[in-house]
Amino acid sequence: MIDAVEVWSVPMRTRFRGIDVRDGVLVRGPAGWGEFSPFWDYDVAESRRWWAGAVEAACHGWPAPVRDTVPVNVTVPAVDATRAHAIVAASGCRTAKVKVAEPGQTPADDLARVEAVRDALGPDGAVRVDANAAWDVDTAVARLRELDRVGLEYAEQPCASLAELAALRRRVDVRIAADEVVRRAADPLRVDLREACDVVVLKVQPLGGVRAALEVAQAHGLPCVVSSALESSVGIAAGVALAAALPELPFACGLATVALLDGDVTGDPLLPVDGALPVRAVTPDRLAAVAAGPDVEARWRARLAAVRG
Ligand SMILES: O=C(O)CCC(=O)c1ccccc1C(=O)O
Ligand SMILES: [Mg+2]
Repeated sequence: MIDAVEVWSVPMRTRFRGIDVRDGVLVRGPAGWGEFSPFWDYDVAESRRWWAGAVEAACHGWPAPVRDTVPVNVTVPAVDATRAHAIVAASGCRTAKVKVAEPGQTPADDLARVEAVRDALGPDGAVRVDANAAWDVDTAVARLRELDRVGLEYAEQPCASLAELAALRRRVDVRIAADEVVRRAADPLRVDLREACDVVVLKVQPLGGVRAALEVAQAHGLPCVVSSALESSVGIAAGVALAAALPELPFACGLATVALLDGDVTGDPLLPVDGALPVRAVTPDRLAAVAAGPDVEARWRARLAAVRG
C-alpha cells in the first residue's frame, strides 16, 4: 500500500532536547502522507508505535474533526531571557511552554527565562514549563514554588516516576501534566494516573497514531494537550488531526514546533496564525530541498526495515 518512502533532514534553529538536526521518513499511501521519525536514542521496540502512526496516516486516514482550528503554545527552548522574550513576542501565541532544568543551566537561568516569557505575554497569557523529568520531588517543590511567582498554567513532567509526580502534586498548587510517563509506558492505556497528574500530554507518533491516542485520552478521562515530537509539517498535521478530533480541548496544544526547524518538507508549513493552526492536509512539495544525504538516508532505510520486519 505504501508507494513512496522519502527521507528528510533539517537543521534545528536552536538545539532542543540535545537535538541539532531533525530527520525522519515520510511515507505515502492511499490516504496521504505519514511521518515516521522516532528519536535516534529510541530502540526498535519503542519505535514500533511511531511506525503505526505513520501507517495510519498513509493508509487509513483520521477520524472526523470536531473543530477547524487548534490553539497552540509557542515552545521556548532553553535560551537566554532576551531571546525567550523575542520568540514569544514574535509568535502571536497567548500561551507559552518554556523548557526548564536544562543540563548545565541554573535555577536563576530558568527563572529569568520564565519571567521574560511572562513579560512578553502579559498578565492574560498562560505560561507552562516542561522539565522533562529532571527533578527529584524536593527540587521540584522548590523550583515550582519559585517559578510559580509568574503564575504557571501547569508543569509538564517535573519528575520521572508516577510515585514522584503524585508526591509532588500533594505538595504544590501548580497543576501537573504527564508526558514521558504516558508516552514511554509499555502500555499507555493502563498507566495509573490517578493522584499523579491533572493533565495528560498526548503525542501521536509515540502513542501509535491518532486513534490510539484518542483511546488513551478516553481511558484516563483527564484534560488532554496534544503536543508534537518535533515533526515536519506532515507529522504535525497528524497532531492537529488528533487535537481536532478530541471531544474537549481545554488547553492550547504544543504543535507550533515547525518554527524550531530551519526548513520544512512543504512550502506551506503548519505554522500558527493568531495563535492557532488550521485543520488541513499537508503536501510535502519540498522533498528535494530537504532530502537527507546518503548516510542519513541509509540509516533511516535500515531502521524502517528493522521496524517493519
Ligand atoms: O509541547 C511543546 O510545546 C513542543 C513539543 C515538545 O516539547 C517536545 C518535543 C519533542 C520531544 C519532547 C518534547 C516534550 O514535550 O518533552
Ligand atoms: Mg514534555
